[in-house]
Amino acid sequence: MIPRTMLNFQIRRSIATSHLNSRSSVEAIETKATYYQEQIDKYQDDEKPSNWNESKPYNSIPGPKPWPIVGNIWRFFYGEFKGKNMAEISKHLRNTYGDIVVLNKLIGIPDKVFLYNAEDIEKMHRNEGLWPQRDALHSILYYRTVLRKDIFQDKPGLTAMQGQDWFKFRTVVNPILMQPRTTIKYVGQMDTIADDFLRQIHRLYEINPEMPEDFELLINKWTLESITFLAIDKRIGCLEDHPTEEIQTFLASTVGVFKQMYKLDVLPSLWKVYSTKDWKLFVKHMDFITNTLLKYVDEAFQSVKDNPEIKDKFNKSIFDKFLELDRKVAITMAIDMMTGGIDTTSKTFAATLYFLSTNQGPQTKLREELKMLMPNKNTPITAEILEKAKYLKAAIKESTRLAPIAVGNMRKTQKALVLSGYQIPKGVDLLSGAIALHHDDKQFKDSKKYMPERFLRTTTCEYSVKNTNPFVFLPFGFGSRSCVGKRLANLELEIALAKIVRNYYLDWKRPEMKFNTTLIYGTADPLRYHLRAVED
Ligand code: HEM
Repeated sequence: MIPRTMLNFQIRRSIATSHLNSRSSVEAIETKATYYQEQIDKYQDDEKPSNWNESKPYNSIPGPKPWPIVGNIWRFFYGEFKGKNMAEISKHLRNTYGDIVVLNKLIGIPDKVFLYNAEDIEKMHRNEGLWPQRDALHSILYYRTVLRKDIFQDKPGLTAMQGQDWFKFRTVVNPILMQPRTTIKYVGQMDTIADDFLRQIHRLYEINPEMPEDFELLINKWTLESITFLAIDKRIGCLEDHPTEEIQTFLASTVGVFKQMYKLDVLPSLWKVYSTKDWKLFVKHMDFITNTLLKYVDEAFQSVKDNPEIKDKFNKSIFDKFLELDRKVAITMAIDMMTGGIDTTSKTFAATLYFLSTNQGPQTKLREELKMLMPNKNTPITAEILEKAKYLKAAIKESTRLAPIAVGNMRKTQKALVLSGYQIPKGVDLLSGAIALHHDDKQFKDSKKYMPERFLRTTTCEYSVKNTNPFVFLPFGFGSRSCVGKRLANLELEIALAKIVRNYYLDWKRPEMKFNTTLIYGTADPLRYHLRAVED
C-alpha cells in the first residue's frame, strides 16, 4: 500500500513534470488517472481529525440566524446585506460574527463558511486533496454540459470540471500554459499588441488628455486581442481603428456574457426554473463566442494541415500544442482562456492604472526604473527587461492586494476538518475572506495605502509582506487548482503597464474611485485618468 503522503507527492510531481503532446500521452494520463483514482478510493476515508470530539458542532458556528421558510435570503432584499456588494458583506460578516462565520439557508445555494483566520485558510488549502474542488458557475456548466454538449462533450473545460476528469485535463494543459519558457516566447508578440493598445490611447489623448467614460472598453479590447492571440495564434483586429462588424459583436458578446453571468449566478434568478430573458441573452452571447471561436480554430486547423511546416519543439505555439492533442482541446481551452482571462486581467489593469494615477510617489519610482531599463520611450520590451523590472511587478502585486479580483478563494472540503475549534464536515464550501484580510491593518501595516515596496525583497521593515502569513495573499489562488493563466496574465500586464508609464504621466482629478463586486471585484466608476506625455 502506498502511504497517502507519498501518493500526493507522486501525483503532484506528475502534474508538474508532464510534457505531454501526443494522443498516446493522453492515453497514458488516462491510465495513470485511473490508477490514482483506485489508490485514492482505497484511502477515501471518512475518518475525523483527532480533536473532532472535543470541538464545537458545525451548527454552532456563528452567523446570521436563518428565518423559517425564507432562511437568510431575505437579508439581501430588506436586511443587513441590502445594497451591499459581496466584498462589503464579507467585511460585515467578519466585523459582526468573528473569524469564522457561516452563511446558510440561502435557498438552492449551499452553505458558505467564511474564514478570516490565516491558519484556517492555510488548513483549508493544505487539506484540499489531490483534486481540489471549487464550484463552477452553474450558467457555464449548464451551457457546456447540456446545451452545447455537441461541442464540449466530455470536456466542459477547467473551470467546469471536477475530480478525475479535471485532473486529466489539467495535467495536459499545465505544461503548455504554465512553463516560463512559454511566456518568454510571447514577449515580442505581446509587445506588438501593447503597441497597438498604446496607439489607441494616444489617439484618445490627442482628443482629450482626460480618458473617456468608456476607457475600460479599450482595456477589454486589448485583453481580448492578447488572449485570442495566445489561445489561437490569431490577431483578430480588436485594436484597429475600425474593427469589422464580426469583431465588434465578438467584443460586445465577451463583455455582455460577464454581465449575464453576474445576473444568473450571483443575483437571485429564476433561470433554472424557466428560460428567463437574462438566460436567453447569455446563451446568445455564448453562442456567438463559441461559434466564432469554432470558426477560427477550424480555419487555423486547416491552415496547419495545408502548410505542414515542421516546427521544432521550441517554436510550437500554445495553439499548435493544443491542436496536437485534438481540436476539442483547442476549442475548450480557447473558450476557457476567454472566460478566465479577459475580465480578470482587464480589472487588474484598470485598478493598477487608478492606483498609480492617485499615488505619484510610486508612479515616479516606477518610471525611474523603467527609464533605466528602457532608455527610449519606444524601446521594445524584452524578457531581460521584464526580469529586471522588480518595481513593475511589485506595483501590479500591490494592486492585486488592494483590489483582488476574487472576494476570496473557495474550496469544497474533501474530508472533515476542525477550523477555529468547530467541526467542518466533508463537502462544505469554505471561502477565504481575502479582501477583508487584505484591507486589515493587522495583516498589512497601513493597509489602505498603495505601497508596492511591500513586495520588494529588499524591504525589511514592518511594511514588508514577509510579516504576513502567505495564505492571506493568494491573488491567483493556491496549489494544483490555482490560475492556469497566471504567467500569461502577468506578461500582458507588465508589458502594457511598462509602456504606458514610460510614455505618460498619469494623474487623477476626480473623486475617489468606487470599487464593487459583480462577478469579480474591481473599479466601479469610469476610469477617467489624465495623461501627459513624457518628453524623453
Ligand atoms: C490578473 C489576471 C488574473 C487573475 C487575478 C486570476 C485569478 C484566478 C483565480 C483566483 C483563480 C482560482 C484559483 C483557485 O481556486 O485556486 C483562477 C482560475 C483560473 N484562471 Fe485565472 N486569473 C487571471 C487571469 C487569467 C488568464 C489570463 C487566464 C487564461 C489563460 C486564466 C484562466 C483561468 C482558468 C482556466 C482558471 C481555472 C483553473 C482550474 O480550475 O483548474 N486566468 N484565476
